[in-house]
Amino acid sequence: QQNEEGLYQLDSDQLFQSFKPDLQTESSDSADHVVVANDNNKYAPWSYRPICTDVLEEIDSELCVYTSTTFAGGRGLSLFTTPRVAKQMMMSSAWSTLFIDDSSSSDSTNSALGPKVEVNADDTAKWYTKPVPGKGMGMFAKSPLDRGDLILATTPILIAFSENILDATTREEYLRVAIDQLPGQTRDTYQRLASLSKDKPETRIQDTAAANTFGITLAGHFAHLAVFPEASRMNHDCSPNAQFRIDNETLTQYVRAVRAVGDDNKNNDNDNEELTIAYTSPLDDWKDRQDYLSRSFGFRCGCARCRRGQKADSEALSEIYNLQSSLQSSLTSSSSSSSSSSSSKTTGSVVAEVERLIRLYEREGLQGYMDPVYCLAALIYSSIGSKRGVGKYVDLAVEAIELRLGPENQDIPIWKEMAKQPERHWSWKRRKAKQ
Ligand SMILES: C[S@@+](CC[C@H](N)C(=O)[O-])C[C@H]1O[C@@H](n2cnc3c(N)ncnc32)[C@H](O)[C@@H]1O
Repeated sequence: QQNEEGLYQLDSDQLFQSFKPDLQTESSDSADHVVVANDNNKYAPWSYRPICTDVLEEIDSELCVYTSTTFAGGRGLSLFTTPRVAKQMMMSSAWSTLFIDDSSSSDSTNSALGPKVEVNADDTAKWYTKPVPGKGMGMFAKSPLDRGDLILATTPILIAFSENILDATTREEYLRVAIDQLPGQTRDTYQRLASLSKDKPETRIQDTAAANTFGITLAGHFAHLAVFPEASRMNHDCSPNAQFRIDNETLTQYVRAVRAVGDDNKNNDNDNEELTIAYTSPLDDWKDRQDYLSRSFGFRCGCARCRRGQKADSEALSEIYNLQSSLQSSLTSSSSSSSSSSSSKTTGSVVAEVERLIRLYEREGLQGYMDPVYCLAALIYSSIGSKRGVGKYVDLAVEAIELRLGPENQDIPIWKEMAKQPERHWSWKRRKAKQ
């Protein structure tokens, strides 16, 4: 999870981990420049000569602008990063598929989320944007959606090293080159995005990045900002009906519905509900959410959870946290230690607690964050020796992990194995003594 100002918080630390790069320090050695000579373009795969800052002491490297106008079928991509990171990105086999074959991605193969999807497809048949009172533009679905339905699968158009080293004027100069070098339509798309400050043309490009950026980690540990312009039109809600994740291999961002999205009966204009994502963890405390959103994105959240006020929101979250910790300790405390209050709970009461926890998540609109709860439920049912309960909740957990973290998540086979042979799991019948 990143906690950078102005970033959607997201967990993609594993980005490009397959390189196992040694990047403790950055070298400004010109051999690191991504300049591959060929007859047609001596900077290939980049479309222009990289333009670089001086070496920045803090990162022991320069930062350079790299643009490919052919990336992802001509959508284009500009990077503002170190030569080392650019080189590693260029050498990635997964990365190169987006230069060569942009038509599909590995998402969803053999997963509950359906067949392969087309990246950067013209998805305007599925959604549209329109002004939302008090929020600028927002995104709406053209027809009702079910949980797991794909809304967007897109590549970024700008990736920039997350730094606080350059002064705003210098940063703006480089980012302006990065945007100017993009293909015309992509550049126009960027320029139409919302900006954090409306009347400051001198910092417009970076203020636009700040309002629309998703945080990603490149080359193992370098925080970068990425702009995915379609998802940028989605406003925040603390009970979001959609969720994004970024595929570490292909840099593709997927946005899917996390619950049924239907007709919004509040309006008489035949619109479906507005599609929303969370810019910060919806499980954070009310005040932390409000502070983060106003500091980083310049708005006060007026979603249903926030509107009911700090006290009611904290009470709901406290009940969630208390149930979670009570259930967790009922798993870890030995069933034979009768002095432990949690182990003295009856089987019926732990089942009631876990079912209550699931209902609370649903009531709070946290359907995108169910995976840890379903995993806990699988363990609780295992602890009372219920094969049926384990099977039901492992299935739900796997689907929820795929939705939030992706079908390649390494925990999935472990949970599937547990469902196959629950008797061999450490949690099996841990509580059986207490009926
Ligand atoms: C990524 S953009 C979202 C789309 C934006 N509304 C637009 O017009 O393009 C982020 C900006 O949208 C606005 N915004 C997003 N969610 C909001 C919300 N729940 N309430 C009010 N404004 C919101 C804020 O101005 C924020 O800086």
